Amino acid sequence: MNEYASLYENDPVYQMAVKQLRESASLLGLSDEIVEILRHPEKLVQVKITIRRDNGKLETYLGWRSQHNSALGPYKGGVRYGEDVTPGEVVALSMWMTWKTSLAGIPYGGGKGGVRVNPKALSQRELEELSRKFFAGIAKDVGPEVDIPAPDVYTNPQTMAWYFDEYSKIVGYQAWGVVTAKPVELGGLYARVVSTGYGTALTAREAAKRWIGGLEGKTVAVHGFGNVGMYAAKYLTEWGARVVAVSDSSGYIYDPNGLDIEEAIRVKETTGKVTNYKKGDVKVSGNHMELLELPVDILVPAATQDVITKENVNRIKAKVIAEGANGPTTPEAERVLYEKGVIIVPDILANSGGVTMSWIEWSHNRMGCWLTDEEALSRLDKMMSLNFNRVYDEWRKRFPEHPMRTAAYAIAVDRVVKAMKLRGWI
Ligand SMILES: NC(=O)C1=CN([C@@H]2O[C@H](COP(=O)(O)OP(=O)(O)OC[C@H]3O[C@@H](n4cnc5c(N)ncnc54)[C@H](OP(=O)(O)O)[C@@H]3O)[C@@H](O)[C@H]2O)C=CC1
Ligand SMILES: O=C(O)CCC(=O)C(=O)O
Repeated sequence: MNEYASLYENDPVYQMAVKQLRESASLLGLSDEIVEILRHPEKLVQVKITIRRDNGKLETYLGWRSQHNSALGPYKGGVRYGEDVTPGEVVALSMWMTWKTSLAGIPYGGGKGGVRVNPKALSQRELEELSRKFFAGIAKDVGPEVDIPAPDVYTNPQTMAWYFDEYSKIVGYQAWGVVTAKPVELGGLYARVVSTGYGTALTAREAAKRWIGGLEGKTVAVHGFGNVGMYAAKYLTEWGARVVAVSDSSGYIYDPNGLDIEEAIRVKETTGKVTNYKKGDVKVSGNHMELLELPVDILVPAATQDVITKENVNRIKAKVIAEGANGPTTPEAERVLYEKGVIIVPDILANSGGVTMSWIEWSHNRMGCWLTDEEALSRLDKMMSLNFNRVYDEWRKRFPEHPMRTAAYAIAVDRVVKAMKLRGWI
């Protein structure tokens, strides 16, 4: 195990995931032996991807698919592209997927993929070649009943269309269920596009009701303005909050009177940078990290992991944090925020709208289409509202001395361990 684990176990993001697991295991009374099993993925696949660049040169990239746990069903989770992606990060994200699908009560295990590449440096043709070759590389290890990838950072429905097509060619049939968040024309649901941000907004709304007297008129800052951040900002605005700041990798925009979110989306989609927004009394800064420290009621980290840390935690002013991103808050920072009375809706709950809608899409594909987008979103709304209440009540009843994440982990880890026992794995 040691030699294999050396690929990921020194990675700080992986170590953070293990720390969260250990903390919940000790409260649940799980033995070290079980933690040792749970902290490793069942399988980690590494693939070499060589593509021909538009300039005629060959270039090679590395990609990974981590299959963390399948006790509750086929592995499920996105694939991210990024120049800093590491196997440790991918394994950590796959472990978080195991807890997320378990908590959501959907019949999946946890998986995640990543390719170490700067997608912004590739042309569309190069991206297609990279995506098809990555998927061909992992094709033997995925499948509609085995492992079902989806988008994550810097991948999208077009990437899923390439994956779906490549896999269908390899297996010789139309494998609709091999990926989710496909374009609508290829069996996807529009509701999947908005679902993660919708779910994050929903949990922020529910937390605001219990913690700060509701959403109406409350100020919000959203870190990251991609798939998750954009729709979280849109729904929070529709539901009565005032989104005053949003960011992307180019920096952030801030208007204490409130941003025009439709205009911010238009600017991001047409120019690629939200910092090109010009309306009202807007302040523009090139440092997106400063957004986290603005005087707002609600903060939605929706970019990447490890952004709320012991370095900046004492400058965070929000009273409600809904984690749209995976792993944005380190355990040390979370403890400080808890002591200050901040409620953090943990990632495995706050951003579970995406994978829950993926399950709806996957079932929809297998049954030959049965839901409208409205029905799908209303189903998601019911599932997430119930889940939020269950975690919140469990937290207040059993773990008031700990952050809310503890209650989410208690439910999620317990269900996985029970399934492993029932299957006779442990
Ligand atoms: N998509 C989904 O369904 C789900 C996503 N998540 C999580 O949500 C987060 C965002 O994912 P998603 O919206 O899909 O990704 P996108 O690629 O759509 O958007 C990411 C956003 O974050 C910004 N960003 C990326 N990297 C950094 C960085 N290192 N520092 C600051 N900003 C950065 C991007 O800026 P720019 O646009 O300028 O590049 C962009 O605005 C991730 O943590 C992901 O794992 C969780 C559940 C489901
Ligand atoms: O919809 C999916 O399967 C992917 C979701 C995902 O990657 C995540 O929740 O982090």
